[in-house]
Amino acid sequence: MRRWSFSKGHGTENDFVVLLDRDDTMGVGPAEVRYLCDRHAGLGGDGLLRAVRARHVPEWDGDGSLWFMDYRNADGSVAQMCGNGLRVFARFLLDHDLASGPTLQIATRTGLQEATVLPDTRIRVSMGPVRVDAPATPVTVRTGDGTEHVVLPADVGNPHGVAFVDDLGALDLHTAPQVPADVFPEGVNVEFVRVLGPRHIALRVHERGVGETRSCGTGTVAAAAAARVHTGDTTPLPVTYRVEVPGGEVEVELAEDQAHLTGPAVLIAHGQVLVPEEG
Ligand SMILES: N[C@@H](CCC[C@H](N)C(=O)O)C(=O)O
Repeated sequence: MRRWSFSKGHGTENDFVVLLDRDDTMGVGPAEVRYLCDRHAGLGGDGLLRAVRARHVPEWDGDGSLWFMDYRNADGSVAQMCGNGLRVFARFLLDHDLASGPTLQIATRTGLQEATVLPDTRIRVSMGPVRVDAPATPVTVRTGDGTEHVVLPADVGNPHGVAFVDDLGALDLHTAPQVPADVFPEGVNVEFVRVLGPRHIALRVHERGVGETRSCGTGTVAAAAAARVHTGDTTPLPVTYRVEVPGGEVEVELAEDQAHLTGPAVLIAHGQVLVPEEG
């Protein structure tokens, strides 16, 4: 057995196991991620955040002394970005004196992002650009009860499909929504959004590689951008959306070239975990 130090944290109840693997020596593969994120046999988490010096990440070509956020879904798959994870990652770096605030730079698979600590439990992070497509032919997904929903494809570095519904409570998200593979060849995160008022929305989400989660940061950004298109909101950018999720509430700022996400980020435990040797 290997004995690893870990932290556990969450942002609006999207929860993560966090590991410090400074020099990329731990050997954190898909099996280790699945083990640690398992809610019965492991620590439990929607995903895992590994803090590694960027110089050890072949796809990173910027400043190697930065911390790289290596995000994995609970099923062991790699995703390009995680908005709630980015805030929790920033909190982890600060609490462990691995970086100093109030503003810090973090290397990610979607490039360099910035996190700013606010006086309460919240952290504001840059999320890069968000793109919403209005396809010529409607894209539909089918939920567990067989209901079909038209989605707007959106890209926040990772893929999203955003559907607008009247009743969030009626959705069956026990199984992954069936999606057209030609539109989403790498799978997709699907957000179901109810418009509550001007620039005020609520959502439920089914995450690729995880299942239904209590929140998804990139999903809130995708949903806000899609809601702007869906409602025909012509208010000039920048605009701010209030987004309610099952695990709390976040704020999404949309600007021409960059979105920002603000919400809580807390660490709830530090400890040691025994991890079986591979094989
Ligand atoms: N929970 C995350 C998104 C995590 C990645 C996603 N499941 C994917 O596979 O793209 C967030 O807060 O953004």
